[in-house]
Amino acid sequence: MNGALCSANDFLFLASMTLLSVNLNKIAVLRNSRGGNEPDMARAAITCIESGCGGITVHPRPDMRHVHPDDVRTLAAMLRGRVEYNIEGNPFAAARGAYPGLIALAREVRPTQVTLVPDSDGQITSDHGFDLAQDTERLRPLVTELRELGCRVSLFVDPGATGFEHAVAIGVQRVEIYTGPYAHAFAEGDAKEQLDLCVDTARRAQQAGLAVNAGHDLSQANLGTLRAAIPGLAEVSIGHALIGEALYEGLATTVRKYLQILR
Ligand SMILES: CC(=O)[C@@H](O)[C@H](O)COP(=O)(O)O
Ligand SMILES: NCC(=O)COP(=O)(O)O
Repeated sequence: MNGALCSANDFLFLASMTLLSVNLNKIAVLRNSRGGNEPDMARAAITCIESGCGGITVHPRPDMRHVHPDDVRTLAAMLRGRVEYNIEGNPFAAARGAYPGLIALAREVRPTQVTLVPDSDGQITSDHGFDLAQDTERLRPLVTELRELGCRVSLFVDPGATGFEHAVAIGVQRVEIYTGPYAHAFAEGDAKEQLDLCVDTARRAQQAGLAVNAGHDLSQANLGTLRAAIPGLAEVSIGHALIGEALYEGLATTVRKYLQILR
């Protein structure tokens, strides 16, 4: 250990399964709509962990409409040594008010994994990944620093992305495939093309030496098909659908249902 919450090696025993990281952004959205502390992010995180999830994800943004920097810090202290902590966001977004910027937060809390996402300010949600050929040089110093902090570094990429060798060359260890288009096609009843694209992207990333995560709009309906199609899928981060489904069946039951799909 070099001060990070947990090193990648701490989780090697999980290498053969797909880790579920629950994204708590939507808990924060509900809380922020009234102020105060309900629903409580920490209680939600504990419920997810006690239900067996392998990680917690947050995606702070400069406008702080989702998790706040203090949530990021509180969760870090809670999760240390228990489950993976994945912080997502745009490393180039400027600090604003109480938001110190993604890299500054990573310096403070040293999460297990930082997933870099090229969101623009004010974007409702993430909808595209990095252009690896074009973006990697400016990412290089950030990746170097995050690795020195002991964080695993993952890049959010589009299905169909190319140039994984550029990511490997700057020290990136994983990519997260943006599954929004797959989820949309699945809901329309014709996911084959988008699924094949995700599978092909995962295979090429793995051949280049990267581990593969996936996320965005995954749900109990569409997760099993994706998981079965991508051998060695390392991790899925799921928030919007999972928190929505939890309204009907409760958070603990819902997390367990996702874990059954990933078994
Ligand atoms: C990178 C990614 O796909 C997720 O972080 C997604 O942006 C969910 O975050 P929100 O719940 O804040 O939309
Ligand atoms: N990286 C994807 C994520 O954390 C959750 O995305 P969503 O399930 O809220 O769409």
